[in-house]
Amino acid sequence: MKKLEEVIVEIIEAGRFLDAKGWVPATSGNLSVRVDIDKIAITASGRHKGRLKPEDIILVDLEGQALGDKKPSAETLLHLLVYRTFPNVNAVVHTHSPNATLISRIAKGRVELEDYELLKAFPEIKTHETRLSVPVFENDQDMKRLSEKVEGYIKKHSNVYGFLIGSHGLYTWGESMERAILHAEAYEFLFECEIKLMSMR
Ligand SMILES: CSCCC(=O)C(=O)COP(=O)(O)O
Ligand SMILES: [Zn+2]
Repeated sequence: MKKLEEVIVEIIEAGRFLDAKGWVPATSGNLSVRVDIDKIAITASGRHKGRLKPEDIILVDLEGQALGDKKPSAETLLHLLVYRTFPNVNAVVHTHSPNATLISRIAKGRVELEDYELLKAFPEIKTHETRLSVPVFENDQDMKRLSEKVEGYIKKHSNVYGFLIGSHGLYTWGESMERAILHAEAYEFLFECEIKLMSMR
């Protein structure tokens, strides 16, 4: 596992990258990294993700209790379900990009990504002859209820590398922050292609 100081730099740099792409407007989005077996470093609630400072990254346990008096992301439970489900995942990112938000409003329950070469950006996908489902969950301000719904889904399905929340945004993850960001980029490209395809039909 990495040192906390390294993790803090990684999260700050990832926040800047997502902001530069326009994927975390206003104070939206959140990022986290697994620090050790029972601790996650996550962005504090309400911070601008392109202008994070070291004190904006806080530690929580696997139940979401902050180890300190700062308030972790309001969506911490959505990160924790991913770490609980996938022991090899070490970073989670949540974006509010226009493409993710828009496709989550158009899609009926899920987005089906099929036949794209770029699907090979995701682990274990070796050919474009693949169909990758991205589930879309109805937005909910009750994070416990929403996280239980998402956890139920991803425990029952294989090849889940991300999910959408309706009119809200994308969650994706990876074995490192680099991989999580790469998955966010891949979903962005694929969502944009799908939105453009739909508008041509
Ligand atoms: C202004 S965006 C509304 C909250 C949200 O959806 C989000 O991603 C940011 O919440 P956080 O508590 O992590 O700042
Ligand atoms: Zn959000």
